[in-house]
Amino acid sequence: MRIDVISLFPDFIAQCAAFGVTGRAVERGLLSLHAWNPRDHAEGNYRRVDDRPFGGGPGMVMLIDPLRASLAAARADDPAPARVIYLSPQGAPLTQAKARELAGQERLVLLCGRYEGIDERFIEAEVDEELSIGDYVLSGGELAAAVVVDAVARLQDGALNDAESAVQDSFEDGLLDCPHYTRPVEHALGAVPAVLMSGNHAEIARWRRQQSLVRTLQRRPDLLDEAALSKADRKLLDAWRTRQAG
Ligand SMILES: Cc1cccc(C(=O)NCC2(NC(=O)c3cccc4nocc34)CCCC2)c1
Repeated sequence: MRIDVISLFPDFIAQCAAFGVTGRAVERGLLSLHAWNPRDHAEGNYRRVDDRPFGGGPGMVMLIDPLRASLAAARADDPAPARVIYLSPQGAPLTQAKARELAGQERLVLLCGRYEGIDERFIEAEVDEELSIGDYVLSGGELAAAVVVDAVARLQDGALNDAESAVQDSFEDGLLDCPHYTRPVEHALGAVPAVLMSGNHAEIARWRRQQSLVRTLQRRPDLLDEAALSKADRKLLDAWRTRQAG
């Protein structure tokens, strides 16, 4: 998979992708990352990449032409078709389902805004979809691009070892993760739940699933509505509710 990132801070993304699972995916050739800086494609001796907004108001808007030239350079570098994604607060929420969809693409171009955003005409002409990582104010789209890179990198075949894929699997059915414990068994902060020390793997699996279900019910009931629960799952939730009511 190839990802081109168009950003005024290309090192930012390169650094984010240089560590851990993402860095290893690049090393293994599962993912290639290319950064394009609109400033390198800006005309004139001031190499402007932004300008004042028509209609007045504060802030600046990213100019069309440096963005257009950056996208053209990316396409000239590799003719493979690409999905052009603008990371934007106006975008559709990034979900695991969307990450899985993107991970299956041959190539993505991730466009990062700065200032107040980019000229709407570029979005209408060149952007296939807008994606948001959440409803809060950021200084730029680069952190959002780094989130997309991480989420799709770990979904590439061969990117994860068994331990790492455990985390991936835990969310695959759309539930929150169960609590985790490690040494020591006894600690000033408390003991490890006895079931985890029992060696009864069926019971441990039940307990972990029940914990995921209950935590999802308590903290993110919206996820629970979306999750495909089995009959066994509903029994685990009912058993917990009964114990709570008792
Ligand atoms: C709720 C809200 C309303 C209005 C503006 C902003 C805001 O933060 N505007 C600033 C910019 N924000 C983002 O790029 C950005 C922000 C958040 C999530 C994102 N997911 O992808 C890109 C994202 C847009 C141009 C430069 C940075 C946020």
